[in-house]
Amino acid sequence: MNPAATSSSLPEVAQPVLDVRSLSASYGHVEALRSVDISVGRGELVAVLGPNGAGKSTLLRAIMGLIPNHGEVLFQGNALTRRKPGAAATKGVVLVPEGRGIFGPMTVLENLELGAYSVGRDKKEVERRLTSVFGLFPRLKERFKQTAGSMSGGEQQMVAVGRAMMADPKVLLLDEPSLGLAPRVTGEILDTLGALSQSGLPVILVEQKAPLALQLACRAYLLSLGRIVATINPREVKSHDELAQYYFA
Ligand SMILES: Nc1ncnc2c1ncn2[C@@H]1O[C@H](COP(=O)(O)OP(=O)(O)OP(=O)(O)O)[C@@H](O)[C@H]1O
Repeated sequence: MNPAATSSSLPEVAQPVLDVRSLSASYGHVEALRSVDISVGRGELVAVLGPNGAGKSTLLRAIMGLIPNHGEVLFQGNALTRRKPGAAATKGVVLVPEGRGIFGPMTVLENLELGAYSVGRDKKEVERRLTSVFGLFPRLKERFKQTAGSMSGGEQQMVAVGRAMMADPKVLLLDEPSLGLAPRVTGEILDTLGALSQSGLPVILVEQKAPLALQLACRAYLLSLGRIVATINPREVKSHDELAQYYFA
């Protein structure tokens, strides 16, 4: 880690809801994540930035316990036991994966309902959550009978975020939600994420489009070769060139 690369005046960090400590993960001999520390608190949106292959997706997968890992992930101060798949999800840590992971042949409504599987047969609660998701993304209400696979890329991303919100997340993780999307729809989705974090939901946003993420984030972590090489106060980044120095440090 380059100590000079940490912003001098980072805003006060909120009490962490999710606190990741010394998290490491490997694929065979490839050390993809090396002792990473990040945290997110109530009402915070933090960005994880970095070039291709930096380890951003690996970080999210390791937090979710989807790949073998070492280190600690604390949820509201308590270690998630043994970091097994499902441990984070059970606590309400929900991942919107890269590529969205929606079910194309199923309708928008069916995809959304899948997100609320833990609610069981409580139809009223499912309805309440649906109303809330339709409030976030009115387009999904208009198209609820349409198969998800026939929606545009941006609409499919709305389905993916909407399905995550149906789980009533306590922490939301997103892996490159803007991938392949036009700027207008990207803006719409990122604005929604900003509003969700302002309403209290802690959000960790992995994003290649650094300038967009920095507009929303209260803090940005820069990953390179599996390590955090800088923790940045987005208000202090004056130009994209300035950010590039971290990418190539
Ligand atoms: N299943 C895998 N098997 C072996 N190596 C992998 C696997 N997945 C990722 N890697 C390697 O781990 C490193 C980190 O990959 P990761 O996908 O986490 O990066 P990333 O920052 O998300 O990249 P991108 O922005 O391109 O999605 C890379 O060197 C990658 O080649």
